[in-house]
Amino acid sequence: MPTTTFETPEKYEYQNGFDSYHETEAVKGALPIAANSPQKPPYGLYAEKLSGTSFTAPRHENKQSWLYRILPAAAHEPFEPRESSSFTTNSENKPHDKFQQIPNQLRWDPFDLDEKVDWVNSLHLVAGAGDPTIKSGIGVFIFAAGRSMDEHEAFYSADGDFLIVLQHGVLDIVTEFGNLLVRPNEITVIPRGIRYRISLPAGPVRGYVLELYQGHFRLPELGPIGSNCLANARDFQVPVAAFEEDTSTTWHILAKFNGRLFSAKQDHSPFDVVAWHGLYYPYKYDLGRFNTIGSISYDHPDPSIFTVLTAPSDHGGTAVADFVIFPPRWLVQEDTFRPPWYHRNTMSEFMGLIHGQYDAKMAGGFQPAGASLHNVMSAHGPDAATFEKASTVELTPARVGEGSMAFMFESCLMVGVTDWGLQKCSKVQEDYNAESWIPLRPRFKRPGN
Ligand SMILES: O=C(O)Cc1cc(O)ccc1O
Ligand SMILES: [Fe+2]
Repeated sequence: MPTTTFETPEKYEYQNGFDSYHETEAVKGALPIAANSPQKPPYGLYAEKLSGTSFTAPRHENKQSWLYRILPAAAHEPFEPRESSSFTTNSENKPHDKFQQIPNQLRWDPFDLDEKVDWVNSLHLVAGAGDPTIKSGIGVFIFAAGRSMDEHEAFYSADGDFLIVLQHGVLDIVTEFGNLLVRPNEITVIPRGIRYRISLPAGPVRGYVLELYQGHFRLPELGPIGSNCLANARDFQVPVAAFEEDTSTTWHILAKFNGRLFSAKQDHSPFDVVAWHGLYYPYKYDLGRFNTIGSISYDHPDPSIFTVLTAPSDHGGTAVADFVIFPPRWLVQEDTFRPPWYHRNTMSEFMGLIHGQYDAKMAGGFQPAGASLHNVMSAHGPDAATFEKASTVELTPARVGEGSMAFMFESCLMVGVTDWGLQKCSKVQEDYNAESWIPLRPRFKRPGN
């Protein structure tokens, strides 16, 4: 059974489909017929193109949208630097904020809520690899905000696509493409460049962001699984066009540009897109709709069967980032150690917990709103208590992860941790190894002894 319980309140309307060509108009007749940039677009709107790939990208990767708006995005004053101590999204701007790559397993206690800041200032770079200036790599952020963005502010990132994993609260997101309401157990992707404003209708919010500096997320290949299962394309929801007519208020457009914050003024709302069509747009997905598959015979399969979205590298089958989830499911394998095996992975694994308890660890250590990082070749697996239980338990069909949702950002890149992630957040657990694996005892018995 899908575990989704969400209804869509009236203010929000979506069209369905992943990677579908969508077209939507908030005023009938606002989309030009056939032509993209007629001499006079309907109703005196300006035509504007937003490209998410190079124009010449192969057809199967090409992502562009046409926006029909009251004023073009270009109608603004110059951007000025506007950094503040609460905007910590750059690993390079301060010497002590450089990434540190370390082989230790890391685990963080739940990150604190922060009532004082809005979405933009809530973003803390905790780990990452690569560099947005060469469109290569990823950034992993923790966010915790308690205030809506100012009424006349909009934000975009020129650095990459934001995959937002909400852990607590509700995000009301007004975008150029329409409105999105996101609740815990839902994710949303806001691609590079798209402007949005986040308000918080239900108090403080907290969660995780994976920023993808290169390419875009796709659904994983299904191979022998066939044509359905995992995240089904029709369950991705895309806003329909919605706009406001405001050409008399001062707005601030905030840009994240190479991890730094800039601000520009304009005297009209950026949310003035009356109609749009194309393949480049924000979307959301309810993780409760994921169709989870697994072994019905023996052995623990690779977690790639739980991939919701993948961002491929140039090398087939190797992801710059996979977004993987561990939903409630049945385990039925016979003669099998059912939790994850002990392993060292050439990929790095950053994990978070939205709610509940992750079945590879005993309660307490890995908590909702906390995180862990098992970097390239850092050995890990079930803690000693989980091992003891799973290697002696009677193997009847068992439901795991009830009411729970853990996730992983798995990357082919070695990720570094920022000074905020290692020190300033004060959440690193000093006793992770001591609690988890050091208590493991040899069980080896020579035959005959
Ligand atoms: O380490 C983890 O907890 C994540 C994970 C889960 C799994 O089922 C198999 C491999 C793996 O890395
Ligand atoms: Fe792992």
